[in-house]
Amino acid sequence: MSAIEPFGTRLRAAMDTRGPLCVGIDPHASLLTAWGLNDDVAGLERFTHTVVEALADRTAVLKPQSAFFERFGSRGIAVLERAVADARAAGALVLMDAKRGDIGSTMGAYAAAFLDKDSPLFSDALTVSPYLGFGSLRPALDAAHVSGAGVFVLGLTSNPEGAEVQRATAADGRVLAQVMLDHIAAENRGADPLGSVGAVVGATLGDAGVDLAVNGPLLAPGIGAQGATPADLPGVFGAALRNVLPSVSRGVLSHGPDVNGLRAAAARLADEVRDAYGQSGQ
Ligand SMILES: O=C(O)c1cc(=O)[nH]c(=O)n1[C@@H]1O[C@H](COP(=O)(O)O)[C@@H](O)[C@H]1O
Repeated sequence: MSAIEPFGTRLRAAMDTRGPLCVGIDPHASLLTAWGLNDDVAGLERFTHTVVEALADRTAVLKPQSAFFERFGSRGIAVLERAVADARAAGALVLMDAKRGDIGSTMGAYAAAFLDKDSPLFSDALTVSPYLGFGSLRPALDAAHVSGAGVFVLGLTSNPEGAEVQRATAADGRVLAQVMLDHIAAENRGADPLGSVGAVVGATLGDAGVDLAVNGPLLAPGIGAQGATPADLPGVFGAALRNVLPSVSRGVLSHGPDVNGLRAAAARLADEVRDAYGQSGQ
């Protein structure tokens, strides 16, 4: 057993030293074209390598979106494996955005793919969907605990369609997203300085309208291309702001292929996040 620190501890340190920002690696076909690359494996590889080179030594978290690699089959996955290894070697935490969710026995296989230290795709954390029931995530939660990794559980997603499921009333009268947040809080109870089970709560929501005191990180996608800005974060997250990890993909990636353009875009956003947090007194 290595003495790797829990994900929550490592994330707190990374957010405090590098600033609270997660940049997504989402190689859309349109971005490859805009960067003057072909929409093929060579283009994918160059794009991904450039983002990692530009940001992995200074950004707290990089979040590759698995779908954009899977679309190229095994060669795309090979690019993803390399990106995970290179980004981690440069000091970034890697959050694999694969949004896995299935019955528990299959969840165990997803955990083996992404949360087992011996897997080629081992990542510092993984996004998962709890909407087959929070308990179905147990194998992933257990695997993450063993390997010092994290799990980010979808709560209230940034897309407008999410509300019909996530804000529905559960059998006991709570909003369904609140049920999931309460489960997350139970997983993180007693963790210090931060639990390793995060929640995903969109920055686009206006006022989340749920109790976000989960003692874990709150991934906030939706900044940039989906219309939210760092200035929206205090309104959405209120007292939980200190644990928020704002996430941006196209809003940074559209500033490539120049490495300095990517760095400047990420730095600007990090400054805006700090300003927003500062103004709210957190
Ligand atoms: O888990 C996520 O990261 C996620 C959750 C969510 O509620 N909304 C959301 O947009 N995402 C992901 O965050 C990224 C957003 O990309 P941009 O809209 O380009 O910043 C995509 O990879 C989405 O899959």
